[in-house]
Amino acid sequence: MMKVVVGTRGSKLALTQTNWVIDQLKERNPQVEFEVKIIKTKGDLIQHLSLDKIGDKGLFVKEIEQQLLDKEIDIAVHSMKDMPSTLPAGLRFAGTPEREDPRDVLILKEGYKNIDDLPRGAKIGTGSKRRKYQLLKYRPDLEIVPIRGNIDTRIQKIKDENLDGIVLAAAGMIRAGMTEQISYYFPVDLMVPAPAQGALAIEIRENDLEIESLVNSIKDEVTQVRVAAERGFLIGVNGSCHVPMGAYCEIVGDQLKLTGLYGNEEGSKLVIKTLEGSIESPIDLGVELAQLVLKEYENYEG
Ligand SMILES: NCc1[nH]cc(CCC(=O)O)c1CC(=O)O
Repeated sequence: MMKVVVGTRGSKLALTQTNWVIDQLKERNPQVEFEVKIIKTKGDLIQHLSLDKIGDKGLFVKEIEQQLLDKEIDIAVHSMKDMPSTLPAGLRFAGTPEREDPRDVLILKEGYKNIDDLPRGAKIGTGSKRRKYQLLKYRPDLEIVPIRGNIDTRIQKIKDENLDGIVLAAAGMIRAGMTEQISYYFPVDLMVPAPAQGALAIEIRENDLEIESLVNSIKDEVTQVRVAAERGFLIGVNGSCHVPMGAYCEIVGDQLKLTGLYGNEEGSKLVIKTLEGSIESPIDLGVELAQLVLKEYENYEG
């Protein structure tokens, strides 16, 4: 019998996501046995530093990828939105399973219901420039307070730092069984999500055909295409996590409709553009939209 070792970070969200993937795989491959291996990453050890100081997204995945290369694990499960645009030599993504809700949400202090009933100057916690500058575009009066940490830590900060609310991804809350704590779902045109938000990344060894076909048994074609377009935009703008950046793709009829957001660190420039294109070439559409957005960014006059 085949035995597959699945590597993951140890956070509650990472474990929930990994167990979800294993359940999906088991359903279609009942003969396969799975084992979970928890791996501590540099990113986990320096949670107290702000993301701006850490910079590199790769800090959360490097140790896990090394274990894949060393054959200590066979599959790594990550949030796709945390993955850098290129993978180390020898590794690749297998098929992407069905995406969870891609939207951003507000978790609000007792008594508030949505973005519009927050009082003037309300304090909202987020460490993401994408979230910060889109919030301020809609509600310039809000005070944005930088926070980070895992989901539970951030929710605790509403009380500890006397915030009126925080912004999180719907997907993490839903997967962690905390849906009822969500106060408000941002429409995607008010808050363009991060590229691939709500989607999982299943990373494998490039030449591991057996594992590839196992994982592809849970691949979702629609998610695959949408995520490819959104990550095409990420590759095209070549942005760091110091600048606001987002991308969201929908399928409309037989076309892709991709929206991209890109701005500067200070938030004084924020470009949002939408482009439609063929479902056959999602990455090209992402790269093409990135070129258009960057051109507008260069000529930006506020
Ligand atoms: N950056 C941390 C992170 N990475 C993935 C998720 C949630 C799941 C997802 O977005 O797919 C979160 C938390 C958040 O942004 O609220």
